[in-house]
Amino acid sequence: MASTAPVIMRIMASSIQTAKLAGGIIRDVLKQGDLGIVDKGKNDPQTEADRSAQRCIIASLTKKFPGVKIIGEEGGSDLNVCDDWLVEDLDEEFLQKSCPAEWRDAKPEDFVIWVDPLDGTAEYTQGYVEHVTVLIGIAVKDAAVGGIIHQPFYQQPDGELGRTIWGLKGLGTGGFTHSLAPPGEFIITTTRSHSNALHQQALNAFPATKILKVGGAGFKVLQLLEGKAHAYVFATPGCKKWDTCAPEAVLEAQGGFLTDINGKNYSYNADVEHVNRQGVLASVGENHSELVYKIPRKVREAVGV
Ligand SMILES: Nc1ncnc2c1ncn2[C@@H]1O[C@H](COP(=O)(O)O)[C@@H](O)[C@H]1OP(=O)(O)O
Ligand SMILES: [Mg+2]
Ligand SMILES: [Mg+2]
Ligand SMILES: [Mg+2]
Repeated sequence: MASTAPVIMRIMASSIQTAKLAGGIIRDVLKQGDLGIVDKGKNDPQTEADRSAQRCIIASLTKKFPGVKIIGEEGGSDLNVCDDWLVEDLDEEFLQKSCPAEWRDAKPEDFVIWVDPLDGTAEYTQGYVEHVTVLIGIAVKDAAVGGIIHQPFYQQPDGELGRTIWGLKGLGTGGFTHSLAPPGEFIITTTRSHSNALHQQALNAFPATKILKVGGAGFKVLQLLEGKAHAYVFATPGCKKWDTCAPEAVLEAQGGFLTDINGKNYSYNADVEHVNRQGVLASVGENHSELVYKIPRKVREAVGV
């Protein structure tokens, strides 16, 4: 099965296992205590967990899929890793599923894998570990098609740490229970560490009954999927393609939308600009275009249409 399944199914099944191992590395770095924080820019920390998790993910996926382009947040990594960090196995349960017809013939050169080894780094360094996710996004040509969102610090009912959510357009999602957000309310989830005046202007334009401020693009999209919020608003540049590729694919596989603040999906081919200049707007589905028109024109003009 493993060797005959379509490439996209093998990439997804391998990414599920790889994200779990990366999650273990992230927990280990925290346990050992020295985070090795480096500032990449304003409000843009990197830790030993970001660096090590990226090495594990990119080394494992490069070895398994040598013809596939992989782009990671932390730049060029040393792929010479110990055997313990090389993930060989595929998630067998996922591999049993049938591949949607539209992706069956996609070839290695059609893919770009966008890796955010640790989303929510600021929150990780501040102890908000439940906001942290590992994101592996799978694009085919321009589109975000598949995604893995792994939560290293999610506590399972049996006490075990870690949960892995996946989504593939045309197939569906797994690893969590989908819920609808409460009707009659309008709950927005948004940044807690990258706000500015422009973003605040957009937030003020929504009739929100509650605003949740949490870290990470992955965690905010999980809040939409689990019915904790109706919309995710981030009306300024700051997020990059590795922040949104996996969340977009998972959310859209569940019937939602993740676009820029003009309602347009980003492109995820290997040549795109990494920054998502036009911000992020995500919702569970029914009224996405109405949300787009709530954002003031001057905010839209400031980020560029
Ligand atoms: N100004 C910024 N500089 C660097 N990364 C940003 C910025 N804004 C957002 N991000 C990335 O997008 C994620 C979601 O943003 P926020 O938590 O503010 O809503 C952040 O966790 C961070 O990813 P990462 O933690 O992987 O560096
Ligand atoms: Mg970062
Ligand atoms: Mg990120
Ligand atoms: Mg990151």
